[in-house]
Amino acid sequence: MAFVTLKDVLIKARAEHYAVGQFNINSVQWIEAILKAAQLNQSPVIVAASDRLIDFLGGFDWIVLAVKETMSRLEITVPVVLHLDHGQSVESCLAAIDAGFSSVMFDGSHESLSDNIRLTKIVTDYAKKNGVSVEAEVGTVGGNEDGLISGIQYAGLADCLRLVQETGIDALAAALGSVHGEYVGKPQLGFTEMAEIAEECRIPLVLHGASGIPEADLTKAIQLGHAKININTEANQAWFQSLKESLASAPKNHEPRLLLAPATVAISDVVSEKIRLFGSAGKA
Ligand SMILES: O=C(CO)COP(=O)(O)O
Ligand SMILES: O=CCC(=O)O
Ligand SMILES: [Zn+2]
Repeated sequence: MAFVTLKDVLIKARAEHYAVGQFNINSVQWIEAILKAAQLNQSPVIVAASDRLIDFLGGFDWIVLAVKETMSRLEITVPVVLHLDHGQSVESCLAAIDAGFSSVMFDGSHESLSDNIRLTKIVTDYAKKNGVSVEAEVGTVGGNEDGLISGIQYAGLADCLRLVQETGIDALAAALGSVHGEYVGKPQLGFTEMAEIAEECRIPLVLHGASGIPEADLTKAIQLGHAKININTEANQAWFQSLKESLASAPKNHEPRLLLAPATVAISDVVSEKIRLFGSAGKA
């Protein structure tokens, strides 16, 4: 089955007030875990590869092949978007499109607004010719480095409007206080700005750094126009916990499959839980 685009799944999600989960892959294990959970819950799903991990994951062509092959082997029938997460350059986005990704994010959040717009537009022009969707970011999602949260920059409405109107993107990541990785303290999401940006920009919003955000805040973000929610850290934590338990319970076992198979189930369980929380179960 072919991949679908963000547009194919997010317009309906936004209209019906649910969100489609983006789940990042960190090895081939994640592909199977995510697809199984989506199929089990009859949910559309966004399988994402972060640009910074492309080489580690085996390269663009290999990722496309691996996801397609896994979909076919597991007889996956739900809609699947294959998305480049945090594309760091125009070149990476074009390479992902050429390899067969159905969606890309150009992350120009560290550029000036005018450069962000200019570079995003190069990506959207190329993507549109190839039937691929594009996400872009305004403001900066924070990061947790050695227990210190830094780098949060809230998106402003005027900048969001310009990026949307001047580039024709399909989804907007407006950074509003979320953080990649673990939170220190309670997340401070800017709900007032969120409501305004969603209303004025009229395209589906994307919430990055959703691991660790309380359920009530996620539900509110969905009600206010978030149709795509990104999860990575919580799935990795579940994988890590399972691996530690496997190592502790059989310290002499050195067979990777025996150590890692339970971790695949742990990832799947997190994905299922998020799918149900986001309201996309049964929406395939
Ligand atoms: O935003 C993300 C991927 O782009 C995921 O963020 P978390 O790792 O905080 O879940
Ligand atoms: O978590 C998402 C982003 C990344 O892994 O680079
Ligand atoms: Zn992100």
